[in-house]
Amino acid sequence: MLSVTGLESGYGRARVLFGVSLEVGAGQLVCVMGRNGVGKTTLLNTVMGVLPTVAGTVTFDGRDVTRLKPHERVRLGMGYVPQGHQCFPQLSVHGNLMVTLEAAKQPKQALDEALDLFPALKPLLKRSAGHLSGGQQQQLAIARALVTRPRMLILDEPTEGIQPSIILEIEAVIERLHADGLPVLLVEQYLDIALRLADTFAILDGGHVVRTGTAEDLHREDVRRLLAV
Ligand SMILES: Nc1ncnc2c1ncn2[C@@H]1O[C@H](COP(=O)(O)OP(=O)(O)OP(=O)(O)O)[C@@H](O)[C@H]1O
Repeated sequence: MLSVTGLESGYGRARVLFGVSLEVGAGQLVCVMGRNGVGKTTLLNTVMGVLPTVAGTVTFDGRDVTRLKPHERVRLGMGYVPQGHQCFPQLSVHGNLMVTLEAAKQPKQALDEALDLFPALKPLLKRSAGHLSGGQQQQLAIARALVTRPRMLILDEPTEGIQPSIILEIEAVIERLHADGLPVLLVEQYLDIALRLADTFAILDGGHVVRTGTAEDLHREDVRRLLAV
Protein backbone atom coordinates (compact mmCIF):
# COMPACT_ATOMS: atom_id res chain seq x y z
CA MET A 1 0.00 0.00 0.00
CA LEU A 2 2.79 2.40 1.03
CA SER A 3 6.31 1.90 -0.14
CA VAL A 4 9.18 4.15 0.94
CA THR A 5 12.48 3.57 -0.86
CA GLY A 6 15.86 5.16 -0.15
CA LEU A 7 14.26 8.25 1.39
CA GLU A 8 16.54 11.15 2.24
CA SER A 9 15.43 14.47 3.68
CA GLY A 10 16.24 17.05 6.32
CA TYR A 11 16.26 20.76 7.02
CA GLY A 12 18.32 22.98 4.76
CA ARG A 13 21.77 21.46 4.54
CA ALA A 14 21.23 19.29 7.60
CA ARG A 15 20.39 15.78 6.40
CA VAL A 16 18.23 13.84 8.90
CA LEU A 17 17.10 10.73 6.98
CA PHE A 18 19.61 8.54 5.16
CA GLY A 19 18.19 6.04 2.69
CA VAL A 20 15.14 5.03 4.71
CA SER A 21 13.09 2.20 3.20
CA LEU A 22 9.95 0.61 4.60
CA GLU A 23 6.73 -1.02 3.44
CA VAL A 24 3.19 -0.95 4.79
CA GLY A 25 1.27 -3.74 3.10
CA ALA A 26 -2.52 -3.89 2.67
CA GLY A 27 -4.16 -4.10 6.08
CA GLN A 28 -0.82 -3.98 7.91
CA LEU A 29 0.05 -1.93 10.96
CA VAL A 30 3.71 -0.90 10.93
CA CYS A 31 5.19 0.83 13.95
CA VAL A 32 8.18 3.15 13.69
CA MET A 33 10.13 3.49 16.91
CA GLY A 34 13.34 5.15 18.03
CA ARG A 35 14.80 7.57 20.55
CA ASN A 36 14.01 11.29 20.56
CA GLY A 37 15.51 13.08 17.60
CA VAL A 38 16.28 10.05 15.40
CA GLY A 39 14.01 11.31 12.61
CA LYS A 40 10.58 9.74 13.15
CA THR A 41 8.60 12.96 12.65
CA THR A 42 10.87 13.94 9.77
CA LEU A 43 10.07 10.58 8.15
CA LEU A 44 6.28 11.01 8.45
CA ASN A 45 6.44 14.64 7.29
CA THR A 46 8.47 13.57 4.26
CA VAL A 47 6.09 10.68 3.50
CA MET A 48 3.24 13.23 3.57
CA GLY A 49 5.10 15.86 1.50
CA VAL A 50 5.19 18.41 4.33
CA LEU A 51 8.98 18.24 3.92
CA PRO A 52 10.52 17.86 0.46
CA THR A 53 12.21 14.61 -0.51
CA VAL A 54 15.90 15.07 -1.30
CA ALA A 55 16.32 11.54 -2.68
CA GLY A 56 14.26 8.36 -2.86
CA THR A 57 10.60 7.69 -3.58
CA VAL A 58 7.25 7.40 -1.83
CA THR A 59 4.72 5.18 -3.57
CA PHE A 60 1.11 4.97 -2.40
CA ASP A 61 -1.15 2.31 -3.83
CA GLY A 62 1.16 1.82 -6.80
CA ARG A 63 1.41 5.52 -7.61
CA ASP A 64 4.56 7.60 -7.19
CA VAL A 65 3.50 10.47 -4.89
CA THR A 66 7.02 11.76 -4.13
CA ARG A 67 6.43 15.12 -5.80
CA LEU A 68 2.79 15.60 -4.78
CA LYS A 69 1.71 18.27 -2.30
CA PRO A 70 0.39 17.18 1.12
CA HIS A 71 -3.26 17.95 0.25
CA GLU A 72 -2.93 15.91 -2.95
CA ARG A 73 -1.68 12.94 -0.92
CA VAL A 74 -4.61 13.39 1.49
CA ARG A 75 -6.98 13.39 -1.48
CA LEU A 76 -5.50 10.08 -2.65
CA GLY A 77 -6.35 8.60 0.76
CA MET A 78 -3.33 9.21 2.96
CA GLY A 79 -4.84 10.32 6.27
CA TYR A 80 -2.32 12.12 8.53
CA VAL A 81 -2.46 12.91 12.24
CA PRO A 82 0.66 15.02 12.87
CA GLN A 83 2.42 15.25 16.21
CA GLY A 84 0.85 17.63 18.71
CA HIS A 85 -2.81 17.10 17.71
CA GLN A 86 -3.08 20.22 15.58
CA CYS A 87 -6.67 21.50 15.65
CA PHE A 88 -8.17 24.93 15.06
CA PRO A 89 -8.35 26.13 18.70
CA GLN A 90 -10.99 28.85 18.15
CA LEU A 91 -13.36 26.58 16.26
CA SER A 92 -15.75 24.22 18.05
CA VAL A 93 -15.22 20.48 17.87
CA HIS A 94 -18.04 20.34 15.32
CA GLY A 95 -16.47 23.23 13.36
CA ASN A 96 -13.12 21.44 13.22
CA LEU A 97 -14.77 18.31 11.87
CA MET A 98 -16.97 20.21 9.39
CA VAL A 99 -14.06 22.20 7.92
CA THR A 100 -12.24 18.94 7.19
CA LEU A 101 -15.35 17.16 5.99
CA GLU A 102 -16.15 19.94 3.52
CA ALA A 103 -12.56 20.25 2.31
CA ALA A 104 -12.51 16.49 1.69
CA LYS A 105 -15.98 16.63 0.04
CA GLN A 106 -17.19 13.70 2.12
CA PRO A 107 -20.82 13.09 3.13
CA LYS A 108 -22.10 13.83 6.66
CA GLN A 109 -22.11 10.07 7.26
CA ALA A 110 -18.28 10.18 7.41
CA LEU A 111 -18.56 12.56 10.37
CA ASP A 112 -21.09 10.31 12.12
CA GLU A 113 -18.80 7.31 11.63
CA ALA A 114 -15.82 9.17 13.11
CA LEU A 115 -17.90 10.25 16.13
CA ASP A 116 -19.11 6.68 16.64
CA LEU A 117 -15.44 5.71 17.09
CA PHE A 118 -14.96 8.56 19.58
CA PRO A 119 -18.29 8.82 21.47
CA ALA A 120 -16.55 10.93 24.15
CA LEU A 121 -16.48 13.79 21.61
CA LYS A 122 -20.26 13.81 21.10
CA PRO A 123 -21.15 15.84 24.24
CA LEU A 124 -18.29 18.24 23.41
CA LEU A 125 -19.35 19.18 19.87
CA LYS A 126 -20.08 22.83 20.76
CA ARG A 127 -16.94 23.32 22.86
CA SER A 128 -13.96 25.25 21.47
CA ALA A 129 -11.21 22.82 20.53
CA GLY A 130 -8.74 25.02 22.44
CA HIS A 131 -10.65 24.27 25.65
CA LEU A 132 -10.36 20.49 25.33
CA SER A 133 -7.85 18.42 27.29
CA GLY A 134 -4.78 17.16 25.43
CA GLY A 135 -6.32 13.70 25.16
CA GLN A 136 -9.62 15.06 23.81
CA GLN A 137 -7.70 17.17 21.26
CA GLN A 138 -5.85 14.06 20.14
CA GLN A 139 -9.14 12.21 19.72
CA LEU A 140 -10.45 15.16 17.69
CA ALA A 141 -7.29 15.16 15.54
CA ILE A 142 -7.74 11.47 14.73
CA ALA A 143 -11.47 12.00 14.08
CA ARG A 144 -10.56 14.81 11.67
CA ALA A 145 -8.26 12.50 9.74
CA LEU A 146 -11.00 9.86 9.66
CA VAL A 147 -13.69 12.15 8.19
CA THR A 148 -11.56 12.29 5.03
CA ARG A 149 -12.27 8.52 4.79
CA PRO A 150 -8.59 7.67 4.39
CA ARG A 151 -7.39 4.46 2.77
CA MET A 152 -4.40 4.52 5.08
CA LEU A 153 -3.75 6.26 8.40
CA ILE A 154 -0.42 7.81 9.41
CA LEU A 155 -0.15 8.75 13.09
CA ASP A 156 2.70 10.56 14.86
CA GLU A 157 2.87 9.67 18.58
CA PRO A 158 -0.89 9.76 19.25
CA THR A 159 -0.34 8.81 22.91
CA GLU A 160 2.24 11.50 23.70
CA GLY A 161 1.49 13.51 26.84
CA ILE A 162 -1.99 12.09 27.29
CA GLN A 163 -3.77 10.80 30.40
CA PRO A 164 -3.73 6.97 30.64
CA SER A 165 -7.52 6.45 30.33
CA ILE A 166 -7.58 8.28 26.97
CA ILE A 167 -4.44 6.44 25.81
CA LEU A 168 -6.42 3.20 26.18
CA GLU A 169 -9.36 4.63 24.21
CA ILE A 170 -7.03 5.76 21.42
CA GLU A 171 -5.29 2.38 21.37
CA ALA A 172 -8.69 0.66 21.10
CA VAL A 173 -9.67 2.83 18.12
CA ILE A 174 -6.38 2.14 16.30
CA GLU A 175 -6.84 -1.58 16.99
CA ARG A 176 -10.40 -1.47 15.65
CA LEU A 177 -9.36 0.40 12.46
CA HIS A 178 -6.56 -2.11 11.91
CA ALA A 179 -8.96 -5.02 12.52
CA ASP A 180 -11.29 -3.48 9.90
CA GLY A 181 -8.39 -3.67 7.41
CA LEU A 182 -7.11 -0.09 7.37
CA PRO A 183 -3.33 0.03 6.83
CA VAL A 184 -1.59 2.11 9.52
CA LEU A 185 1.86 3.66 9.84
CA LEU A 186 2.30 4.55 13.50
CA VAL A 187 5.05 6.31 15.39
CA GLU A 188 4.66 5.13 18.97
CA GLN A 189 6.83 5.79 21.99
CA TYR A 190 5.43 3.13 24.33
CA LEU A 191 6.89 -0.30 23.57
CA ASP A 192 4.02 -2.18 25.25
CA ILE A 193 1.41 -0.42 23.08
CA ALA A 194 3.52 -0.96 19.97
CA LEU A 195 3.91 -4.66 20.77
CA ARG A 196 0.14 -5.03 21.20
CA LEU A 197 -0.76 -3.19 17.98
CA ALA A 198 1.95 -3.71 15.38
CA ASP A 199 2.36 -6.43 12.75
CA THR A 200 5.90 -5.27 12.02
CA PHE A 201 8.40 -2.73 13.30
CA ALA A 202 10.98 -0.39 11.87
CA ILE A 203 13.44 1.02 14.37
CA LEU A 204 15.22 4.24 13.45
CA ASP A 205 18.58 5.34 14.78
CA GLY A 206 20.45 8.38 13.51
CA GLY A 207 18.18 8.65 10.46
CA HIS A 208 18.75 5.02 9.42
CA VAL A 209 16.42 2.02 9.73
CA VAL A 210 18.51 -0.25 11.95
CA ARG A 211 16.02 -3.07 12.68
CA THR A 212 12.87 -4.35 10.98
CA GLY A 213 10.66 -7.37 11.52
CA THR A 214 7.84 -8.79 13.59
CA ALA A 215 7.84 -8.73 17.39
CA GLU A 216 9.21 -12.29 17.34
CA ASP A 217 12.07 -11.25 15.05
CA LEU A 218 13.21 -8.47 17.34
CA HIS A 219 15.44 -9.28 20.25
CA ARG A 220 13.79 -7.59 23.23
CA GLU A 221 16.99 -6.42 24.94
CA ASP A 222 18.41 -5.17 21.66
CA VAL A 223 15.23 -3.15 21.07
CA ARG A 224 15.21 -1.73 24.61
CA ARG A 225 18.81 -0.62 24.10
CA LEU A 226 17.91 1.11 20.82
CA LEU A 227 14.97 2.88 22.48
CA ALA A 228 16.71 3.80 25.74
CA VAL A 229 17.27 7.51 26.21
N1 LIG B 1 12.34 22.39 11.84
C1 LIG B 1 13.56 21.85 12.05
N2 LIG B 1 14.68 22.51 11.68
C2 LIG B 1 15.92 21.99 11.87
N3 LIG B 1 16.14 20.78 12.45
C3 LIG B 1 15.05 20.09 12.84
C4 LIG B 1 13.72 20.58 12.68
N4 LIG B 1 12.86 19.65 13.17
C5 LIG B 1 13.63 18.64 13.63
N5 LIG B 1 14.92 18.89 13.43
C6 LIG B 1 16.06 18.03 13.79
O1 LIG B 1 15.94 16.83 13.03
C7 LIG B 1 16.28 15.70 13.82
C8 LIG B 1 15.14 14.70 13.81
O2 LIG B 1 14.01 15.29 14.44
P1 LIG B 1 12.60 14.55 14.46
O3 LIG B 1 11.62 15.51 15.08
O4 LIG B 1 12.28 14.00 13.14
O5 LIG B 1 12.91 13.35 15.47
P2 LIG B 1 11.90 12.39 16.22
O6 LIG B 1 12.52 11.04 16.14
O7 LIG B 1 10.52 12.56 15.69
O8 LIG B 1 12.00 12.91 17.71
P3 LIG B 1 10.85 13.09 18.84
O9 LIG B 1 10.61 11.72 19.38
O10 LIG B 1 11.51 14.00 19.83
O11 LIG B 1 9.65 13.71 18.19
C9 LIG B 1 16.63 16.22 15.22
O12 LIG B 1 18.03 16.36 15.30
C10 LIG B 1 15.98 17.59 15.25
O13 LIG B 1 16.70 18.45 16.08
